[in-house]
Amino acid sequence: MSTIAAFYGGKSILITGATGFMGKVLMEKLFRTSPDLKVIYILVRPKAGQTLQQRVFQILNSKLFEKVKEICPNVHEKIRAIYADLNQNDFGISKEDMQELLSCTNIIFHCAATVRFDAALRHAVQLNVTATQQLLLMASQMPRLEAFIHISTAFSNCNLKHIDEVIYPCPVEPKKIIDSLEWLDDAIIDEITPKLIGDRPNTYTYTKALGEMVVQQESGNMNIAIIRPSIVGATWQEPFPGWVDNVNGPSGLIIAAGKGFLRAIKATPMAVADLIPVDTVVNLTLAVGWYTAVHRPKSTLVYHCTSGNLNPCNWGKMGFQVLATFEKIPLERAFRRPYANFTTNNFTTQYRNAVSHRAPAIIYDFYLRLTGRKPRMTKLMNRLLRAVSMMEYFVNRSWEWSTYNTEMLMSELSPEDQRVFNFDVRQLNWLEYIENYVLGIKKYLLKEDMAGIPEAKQHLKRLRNIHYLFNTALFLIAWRLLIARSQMARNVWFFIVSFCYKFLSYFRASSTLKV
Ligand SMILES: CCCCCCCCCCCCCCCC(=O)SCCNC(=O)CCNC(=O)[C@H](O)C(C)(C)COP(=O)(O)OP(=O)(O)OC[C@H]1O[C@@H](n2cnc3c(N)ncnc32)[C@H](O)[C@@H]1OP(=O)(O)O
Ligand SMILES: NC(=O)C1=CN([C@@H]2O[C@H](COP(=O)(O)OP(=O)(O)OC[C@H]3O[C@@H](n4cnc5c(N)ncnc54)[C@H](OP(=O)(O)O)[C@@H]3O)[C@@H](O)[C@H]2O)C=CC1
Repeated sequence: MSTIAAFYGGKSILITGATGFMGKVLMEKLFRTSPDLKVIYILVRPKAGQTLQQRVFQILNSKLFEKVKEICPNVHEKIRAIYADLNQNDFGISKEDMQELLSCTNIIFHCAATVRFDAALRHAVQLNVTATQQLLLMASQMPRLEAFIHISTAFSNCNLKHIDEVIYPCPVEPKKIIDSLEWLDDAIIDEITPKLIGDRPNTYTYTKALGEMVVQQESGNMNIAIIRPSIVGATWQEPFPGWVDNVNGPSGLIIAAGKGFLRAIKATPMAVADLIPVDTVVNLTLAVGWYTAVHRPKSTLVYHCTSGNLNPCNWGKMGFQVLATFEKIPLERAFRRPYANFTTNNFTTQYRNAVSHRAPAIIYDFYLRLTGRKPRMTKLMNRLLRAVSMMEYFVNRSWEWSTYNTEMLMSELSPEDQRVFNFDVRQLNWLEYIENYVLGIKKYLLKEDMAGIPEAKQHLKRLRNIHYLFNTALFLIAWRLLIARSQMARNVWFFIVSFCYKFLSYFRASSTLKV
């Protein structure tokens, strides 16, 4: 029997961000391995016209929860969705709900955050810093609390090259930032944001670093741990390979490449692609929850959940494998054939953006206009290129993350726990993982039918023919214009034509002789 699974039995667990990518996988694993847990409280807000109940219903009825429903048929009775908006004071939680949470919670997993790179500083601070502070305040009033696990990111200190499993101080105290945002107006905040974030690339990484400082400052005598995952990707093994349901990080760019929108990217092929499967992050998170509650380390431990130092894969290899998978399993209705050129040169990037991205979009929009439809490709391309530009920072650098605490924890686990809560990324076969990831994007995210693969392949063949035809026509037009203007071009043209004619005559003569 797994010690960790047994530990969560009978427990009341509070999860923030349970409707997010990582939160869903965390809930799924908890129910599957510890079906006898008491309750999972999830803090949820209504969204996109759906009530809390509808959102929970949708999650439980998704493919991800199929296995759970077999193992734990009463799973819906064990989820208690509590209305909460992390942007509000006290999260807008009702008195009764708050009372229940304070008196019953044993473990907290704090996953909620804004992960957008372009979030306004005020919004990012509210979610990633102030909400963390408020949750810690709540946690400090929970008599039965055994552990508080905070999910941060390995990039919270991406301004450093070598990152240890420690909390680094920020130049400005989180409290000072929170206070000043209360009275500064938005225009001034926008102006000072670049100065505040300094050598970090965005408000996300900056506010996640501030969030860690808050955790350290407000930890009191609680048992707290911080997990820092790198770039979280589709599931590796559990509950099945390749599950993913959002376009964050690499997933969006893989789709864009597969659909033929994204043909070139400014990326360093040899830079480490520090991807980590979401189920690996969840396994580590649950193991840390157990260790922190049972062993009660004296200080707040930080755990890096990264792959680069144990089992590195680079962007070149990843891109190659993504394209190789699209050869076998193409996406439906591609705009162009999948192709990805990685370049580190600014000029080449600009050139590629103009020729391979913007020009085809403009031509396609022209075609849409001609056929009486609304043009949309240029707008879509601009958004895509903006998203790509925000990822550039992460695909042109490599970081070294030390993993002493993570390795120490692995050695503390029994062989059974190492199997059930496997976070040993050395066992990951990248080629297999990337293939499953791409397949998962097609099946679970885009919901494309596997039966459509032959038609998708036919479509790519048609695109290839159109491509050849287009290039030939372009070449002939250019050549015709050149001939009309230059004597030299005319000479070359006549030389080629007479050479071909002579060659054909010789070929015909020699074949007649043989007969
Ligand atoms: C051969 C191939 C090799 C591949 C090679 C991969 C390299 C890939 C390296 C990643 C490296 C990250 C490393 C971070 C590690 C963390 O810790 S961060 C956690 C992850 N967070 C993120 O990834 C958030 C990034 N996303 C954002 O910040 C925002 O979505 C953006 C990019 C600023 C766009 O904002 P926006 O214009 O307001 O648009 P938004 O409403 O979010 O989406 C607009 C459209 O863009 C699409 N979109 C959103 N995100 C993306 C995306 N990442 N990509 C493409 N499209 C996207 C949406 O689907 C949407 O389409 P429509 O629904 O409108 O049709
Ligand atoms: N994805 C990645 O590559 C990485 C993620 N991380 C960290 O992992 C954690 C989880 O990330 P991930 O699952 O990918 O993120 P998602 O964006 O998928 O999920 C974010 C979650 O936070 C919730 N949330 C956001 N704002 C509010 C709010 N105002 N009130 C209540 N809930 C809110 C969202 O709820 P709703 O559904 O209502 O929007 C959602 O459940 C984050 O802390 C992130 O920083 C770290 C490294 C990499």
